Amino acid sequence: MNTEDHVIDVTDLRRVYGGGFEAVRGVSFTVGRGELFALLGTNGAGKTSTLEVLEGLARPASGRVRVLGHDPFGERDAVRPRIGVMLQDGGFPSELTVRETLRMWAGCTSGARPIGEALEMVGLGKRADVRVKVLSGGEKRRLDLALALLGRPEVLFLDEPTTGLDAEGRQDTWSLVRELRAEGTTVLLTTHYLEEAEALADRLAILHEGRIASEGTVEDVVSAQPSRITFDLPDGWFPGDLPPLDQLGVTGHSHDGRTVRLMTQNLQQAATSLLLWARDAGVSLGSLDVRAASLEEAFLHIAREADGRGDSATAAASLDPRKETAA
Ligand SMILES: Nc1ncnc2c1ncn2[C@@H]1O[C@H](COP(=O)(O)OP(=O)(O)OP(=O)(O)O)[C@@H](O)[C@H]1O
Repeated sequence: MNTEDHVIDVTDLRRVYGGGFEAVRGVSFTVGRGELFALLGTNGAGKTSTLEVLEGLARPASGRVRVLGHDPFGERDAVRPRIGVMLQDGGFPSELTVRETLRMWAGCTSGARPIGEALEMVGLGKRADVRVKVLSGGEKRRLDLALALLGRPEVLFLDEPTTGLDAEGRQDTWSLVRELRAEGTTVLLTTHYLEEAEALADRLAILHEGRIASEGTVEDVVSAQPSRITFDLPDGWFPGDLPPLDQLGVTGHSHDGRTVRLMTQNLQQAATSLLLWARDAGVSLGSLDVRAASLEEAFLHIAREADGRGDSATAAASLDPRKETAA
């Protein structure tokens, strides 16, 4: 992709709060025009801190940030009219109605959509004359989204857009975000819902303690994780009776008694080799579970590694014959 196509360009971003706490510690990524990029991460990983810099709400401690080719903080006037921002908490005057809130916002927005159109887009058409203070949590998120969409933004920043929405509301928001992206809107969203990133993101980054721990398409991030096969050996059989692990295409293993856990980058080969061996040896594998790596596993792996609770599977080697304790 050409660098001019990078609608968002972040290089070695650092953000430090008063007291010296470094919440963002050298983050770099780019987002192309019309792309949807998701920032994932554990609580406190630095997602909102990063987003706020891109939205022009905070100045980076160091690093370079460009949105639509401009510094969002230093050149706010050039960037702000072209972006839409949905914060985690919009904080609107609660006495105004939904329509009045949008009208107030439209007054500060050039080229705003008709208010009715924005309300219909987010499914609040029937709630236009209700005061903001009586909206449900999910309806408030929809109002936040309507406000972010009002100015027909080229770039949309969505901070946890579906938190508090019911299943239907979440699906509605996903459909809307997909439509906007199909029309060419660039979207950067943060989310705690891994299925949201899987459903929507062209690319994603998993942040942990202010750093990007993994980045790429869902496939890229997942394929860095091994798949897993677990099973119980029958009485009289021990992990050491299995064929050599490299013959099975296995890259790591652990076992607890007769429960064996194999890790592999080639699930088809490993599963086929294991099942052929079991058939030929007349062994019945109990509770057999063959599981491809998932985004959830990649996410948990990153969080656990960083907490020093990494996977205990050891590198491929032969399993110690007759040994019944965990490897
Ligand atoms: N104003 C602030 N002053 C000091 N520290 C802050 C401030 N805002 C955030 N932090 C800290 O910075 C770190 C990153 O916070 P941030 O809100 O960016 O994380 P996040 O990934 O968005 O988390 P969450 O998923 O919980 O929303 C946290 O440790 C948080 O406590």
